[in-house]
Amino acid sequence: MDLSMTSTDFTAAPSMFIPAPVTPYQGDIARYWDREARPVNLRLGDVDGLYHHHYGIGDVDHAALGDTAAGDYEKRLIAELHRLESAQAELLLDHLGPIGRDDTLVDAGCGRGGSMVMAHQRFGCTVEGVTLSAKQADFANGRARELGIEDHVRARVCNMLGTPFETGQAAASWNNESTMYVDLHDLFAEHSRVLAVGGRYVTITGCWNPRYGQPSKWVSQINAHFECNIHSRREYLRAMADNRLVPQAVIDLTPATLPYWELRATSSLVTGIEEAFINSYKDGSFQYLLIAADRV
Ligand SMILES: C[S@@+](CC[C@H](N)C(=O)[O-])C[C@H]1O[C@@H](n2cnc3c(N)ncnc32)[C@H](O)[C@@H]1O
Ligand SMILES: CC(C)=CCC/C(C)=C/COP(=O)(O)OP(=O)(O)O
Ligand SMILES: [Mg+2]
Repeated sequence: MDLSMTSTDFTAAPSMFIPAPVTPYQGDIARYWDREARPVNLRLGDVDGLYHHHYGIGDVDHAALGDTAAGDYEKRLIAELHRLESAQAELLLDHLGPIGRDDTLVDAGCGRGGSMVMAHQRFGCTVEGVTLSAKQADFANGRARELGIEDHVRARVCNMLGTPFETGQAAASWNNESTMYVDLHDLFAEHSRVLAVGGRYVTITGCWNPRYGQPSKWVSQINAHFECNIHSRREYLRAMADNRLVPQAVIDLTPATLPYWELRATSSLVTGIEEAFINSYKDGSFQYLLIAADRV
């Protein structure tokens, strides 16, 4: 199957030419993220201008949260959830290896671009992001302009399975909670193509645990909630091995993400999916994983 965009797919749009999604499913996902405006994402992003669509890790700082009865408790809770989400992105960046200012990084499924900004601020490098959503790409590019880093940080509307990047162009690439929307063999074939030999690939993702047997009802609930298709841990390792990506670190972040979910479940920003994450992490059917792999 040809996974790349063709010139006939392009239609005029306000700020760029937007390729139409390749499959009807991708059209659904593009619409989903074009319409998304949940306070749990926007109000957290408003804390410091880094807008994330991923979850948090680390212990809750109860001293920073203060008294639940205090007038500013809600504001502190939002800042704390946001701190944990940014800590997750920092951990991902920690695993990219040594990155220089002249390097290019690729963020596959970049959302509103929070991780891209953090990567540029840390390494001074160029960061290229792709998302199916024109709204998200416009948002990310708008933030880059506001920060004066638009010459280094750019989001475009593009299928991560068929990107316009040159073969071997990227020193490192990642998926932050965006692998559950695509076939893993197709995805890792594209990362493998775009990465330089010796480059690093990192993902943080939720996966179902083969030790549980099959996807649990909680995993099915998460799939239905986000219109995604969570893969098993085994599928990740097999698809990487088939595409010249050799894992250097596999870290189970499940214990580290539970405090985030338990705190989020007490907030006014709940979306209804908190119980499914907490129960599936606790019954062992679902895992929050970081995998860092070398392109060999
Ligand atoms: C849960 S969000 C994660 C966003 C971002 N990585 C972050 O950490 O904030 C999932 C993202 O994957 C993107 N996505 C899903 N399927 C895609 C595809 N085939 N090509 C490009 N992006 C895709 C969505 O558009 C969305 O931006
Ligand atoms: C770990 C798994 C299975 C993730 C699924 C992908 C996803 C929707 C991530 C968070 O996005 P978000 O930040 O927009 O979601 P929410 O609104 O729940 O915070
Ligand atoms: Mg969120």
